[in-house]
Amino acid sequence: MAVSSAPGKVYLFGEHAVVYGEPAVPCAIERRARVEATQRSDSRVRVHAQDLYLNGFSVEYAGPADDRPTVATDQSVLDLGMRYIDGAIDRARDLADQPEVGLDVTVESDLPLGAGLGSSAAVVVAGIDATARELGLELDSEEVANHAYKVEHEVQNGEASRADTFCSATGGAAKVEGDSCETIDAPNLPFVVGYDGGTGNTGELVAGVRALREEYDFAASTVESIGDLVRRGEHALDAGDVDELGRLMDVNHGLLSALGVSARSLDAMVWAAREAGARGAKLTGSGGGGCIVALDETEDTPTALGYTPECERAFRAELDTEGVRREDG
Ligand SMILES: Nc1ncnc2c1ncn2[C@@H]1O[C@H](COP(=O)(O)OP(=O)(O)OP(=O)(O)O)[C@@H](O)[C@H]1O
Ligand SMILES: C[C@@](O)(CCO)CC(=O)[O-]
Ligand SMILES: [Mg+2]
Repeated sequence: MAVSSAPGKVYLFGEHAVVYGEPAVPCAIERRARVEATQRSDSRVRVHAQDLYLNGFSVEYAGPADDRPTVATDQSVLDLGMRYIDGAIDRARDLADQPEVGLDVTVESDLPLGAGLGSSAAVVVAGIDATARELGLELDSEEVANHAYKVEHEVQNGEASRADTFCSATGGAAKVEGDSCETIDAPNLPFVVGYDGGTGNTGELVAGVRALREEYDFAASTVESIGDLVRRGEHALDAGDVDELGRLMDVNHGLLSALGVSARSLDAMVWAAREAGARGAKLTGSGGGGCIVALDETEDTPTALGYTPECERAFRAELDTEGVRREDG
């Protein structure tokens, strides 16, 4: 049996624009997904993912005395839930040159699904590492990052950057620009996360930005402006200027809104944080619903978010300097 874990992330700056080669700064946070992989004696693969739920299914009874109903669901619902962990298992089996080997795989996670905290990347990174190790293959974190990126890229129909997977595999704060990924120094920033209880679909949101960018020059310039803002943000990070980081986060949220990826609930949480005195606040990840991230060292923002009807949960998120981690023996 092999068990690996990998962290989720928040974006200080740069999501969406990073897909078009602009720089971004994702930061790993101390919330993880864990994957356990155990080789089987037959060639079946069994995945147990207790955080996944079925959005609609039908049950058929053969007759009144029948206590064993057949449960069916739309295959696309199942595919949607399973595709990242499936992709990770397949890739690790191929890398270990055992494409037909059977496995029992269990996934569990502290990260809300589809909410901008990089749950997909954390599951894929931990899934590749655990499965590969179970099959006798040790990969370093950069190799895991690279293979995990390929899985996300494939699942998201070619619409993915290296940011989430690199950050999850290596930990800490990262600067990602096209194929170039590096870990950068960052102070321990006072991240506060607000979660609306909802989700956004990364693939669809990225496709929406692509369509807008192709149709309107202003959208293409907005993507470039996000890149300019991130370059300013890197200087503020170097200087440890938290006020400037906050101001730039506010602008970044506005630019993401212009690209159509915010939501009423995300805007409400962003404004609640700002009015509580946060240095800055923005949506994080692909948007559409899910999480915002704010900077506040006081308890004012978590408290204000706690009273905001659109916010289901608010919590602090510490920077996690560790990436993918072995959890067995
Ligand atoms: N605990 C889990 N078990 C199995 N699969 C998971 C789990 N958590 C996430 N996933 C997979 O990741 C998908 C969500 O990925 P998606 O990229 O849409 O959101 P995210 O990664 O949470 O947010 P973002 O990419 O915006 O940061 C789920 O539909 C599921 O396929
Ligand atoms: C929206 C996006 O930039 C971040 C999702 O967490 C997509 C990606 O980089 O793959
Ligand atoms: Mg994702």
